[in-house]
Amino acid sequence: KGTTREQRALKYLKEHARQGDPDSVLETFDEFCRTQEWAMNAAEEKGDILDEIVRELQPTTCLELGTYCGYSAVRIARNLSPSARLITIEVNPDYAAVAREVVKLAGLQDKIEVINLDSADVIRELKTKYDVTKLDLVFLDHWKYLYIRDIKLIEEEKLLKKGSVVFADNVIIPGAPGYLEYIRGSKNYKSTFYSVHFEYMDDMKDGVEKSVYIGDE
Ligand SMILES: O=c1[nH]cnc2c(O)cc(-c3ccc(F)cc3)c(Cl)c12
Ligand SMILES: [Mg+2]
Repeated sequence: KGTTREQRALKYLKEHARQGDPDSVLETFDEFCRTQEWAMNAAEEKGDILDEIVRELQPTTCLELGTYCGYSAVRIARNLSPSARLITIEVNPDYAAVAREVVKLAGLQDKIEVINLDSADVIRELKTKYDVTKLDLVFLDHWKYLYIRDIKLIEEEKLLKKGSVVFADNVIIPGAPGYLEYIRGSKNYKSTFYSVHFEYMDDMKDGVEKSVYIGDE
């Protein structure tokens, strides 16, 4: 076919979504994944929980690890206050390129910064190079073996404050070995598990974990 699934999804969005309308972009992406080709977006059920977290927390500075095509970046940013922003990190250059187009299509390029680098390298430079003081919301949605590495790095960099929320996708499928016991065993977090359907699969169960930072600043 010459094109990738992600490029076909972008083409569909450009042809069917309303430019500058994040809701339309998300609805159209969900429609594409249900009618044309499955893709690993956070999707409706996980997205609803993410919406709830953002609306309640009203975060100023958000970090997403694992942009993919930008579905959850758009989902987060559409609910952010005018001065709030989202930094989203995607190590795969093809995914990052598609995500930048999806963000533009949604009209959210002023709120979302897509960085095509390794998450650990960016986390180490958030304070010095990306002008970040503290992170109000972290969304872990990249690769299961990196959740624990990166949350420890975020703690080391003292990027969390009391009330910061760490939200993790896929804690059941594909699972995040080590992460759940780490975060649930830590006195610095209060964690809640949500049993949800795996994206676009009404007969498969996944899980997401919401952890509120209560530790030392
Ligand atoms: O790698 C992932 N990063 C972030 N989110 C992901 C997700 O939501 C789902 C999956 C996945 C699981 C099972 C399967 F059969 C195909 C894909 C992956 Cl592999 C990721
Ligand atoms: Mg995921």
